[in-house]
Amino acid sequence: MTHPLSIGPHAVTPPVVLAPMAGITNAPFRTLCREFSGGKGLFVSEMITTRALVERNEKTMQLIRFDPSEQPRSIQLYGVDPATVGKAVRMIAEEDLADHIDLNFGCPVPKVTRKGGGSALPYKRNLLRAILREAVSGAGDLPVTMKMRKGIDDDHITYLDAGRIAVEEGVTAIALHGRTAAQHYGGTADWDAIARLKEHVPEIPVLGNGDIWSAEDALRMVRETGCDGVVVGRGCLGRPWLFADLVAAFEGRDDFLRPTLREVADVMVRHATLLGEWLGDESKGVVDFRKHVAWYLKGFAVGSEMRKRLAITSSLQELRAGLDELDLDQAWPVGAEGPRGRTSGNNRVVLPDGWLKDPYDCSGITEEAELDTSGG
Ligand SMILES: Cc1cc2nc3c(=O)[nH]c(=O)nc-3n(C[C@H](O)[C@H](O)[C@H](O)COP(=O)(O)O)c2cc1C
Repeated sequence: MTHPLSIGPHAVTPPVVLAPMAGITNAPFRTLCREFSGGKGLFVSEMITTRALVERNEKTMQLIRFDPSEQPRSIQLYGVDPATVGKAVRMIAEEDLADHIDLNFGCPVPKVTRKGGGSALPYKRNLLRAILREAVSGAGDLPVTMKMRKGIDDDHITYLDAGRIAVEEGVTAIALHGRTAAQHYGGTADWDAIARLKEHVPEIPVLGNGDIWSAEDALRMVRETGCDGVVVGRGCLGRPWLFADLVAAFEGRDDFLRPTLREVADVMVRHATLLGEWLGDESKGVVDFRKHVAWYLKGFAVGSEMRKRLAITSSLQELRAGLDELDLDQAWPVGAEGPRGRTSGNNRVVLPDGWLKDPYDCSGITEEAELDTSGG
């Protein structure tokens, strides 16, 4: 049975979701993706540390600012201490800071898992349950979803247990990235795991995540796994218009966008402009935009000197002038869809001492894990 996806009163139709990505899915990028989707879909913030939120850290308060056009407003939280997660969720509900809360149990970066957080956490079943319970009860009417990986590594697979716990604790939907933490972004995502989770928790929507690079991939994932929706991350890097294609595909159209370099350049300038407006400083916006340059230019015939120059611009005028020197009539480089960003392979997951001995013993988890996070 498939479920319609809704976030509180907001139906997410078609069920396409922008994956939370630290340093990427801020309000400007979400706005850009949303413009291409015609307002359809769900666009999740980058992860917000619950400790920093309850302390009203200035940068964190900036990160949770939404554009007025964003409906529903989705915040992803990351926390390891049930009480702090509860406090953060109550703060969001009471102060009307968002319409939806997603909980991150997928982060594989060592500085997070070393403290027992992120993708290490579901291994501790009782801790997971306690966090979900605090979040769901603190959220009141706000829907709480969770996002996780398959487990720590092939010998410590947790997603089916975690999925059952999530249902028992009243989580609204689950997104599964079909990789273990040890895989980071290497290899291919295991879509069979998504199908298995869907069978295991028929009560709530399951969203599939991992290796969707095109609208066709999204439809294929739904067909092959029976999932209720898709979560798309790296496929959108430097390609926010993928959201137009995803909506088209789910609506039965195939008028996919194949922008010329001229059109891509216009999107780049718009992205940098939005970042500047959001940061309140044009130059800061252009500097923050630098990380996106290579993603946007992937596959186009642009020399390495020019790529380097475009990646160090400091003003919109400089960015525009550099782009105008390119051969802007180039057609979309078919095949440029594909991995962007990190693709590291198998890794040892760094865990607190003795973490794997007992899945029910939660001693050793420390709130410090919340203090120092980035990346997913
Ligand atoms: C740069 C980057 C930052 C990420 N940050 C987060 C994050 O803050 N929270 C999270 O749950 N996942 C994060 N992820 C993981 C993605 O949400 C997603 O699960 C992963 O990229 C797999 O999906 P994909 O194959 O569509 O990229 C991040 C991924 C990347 C590449």
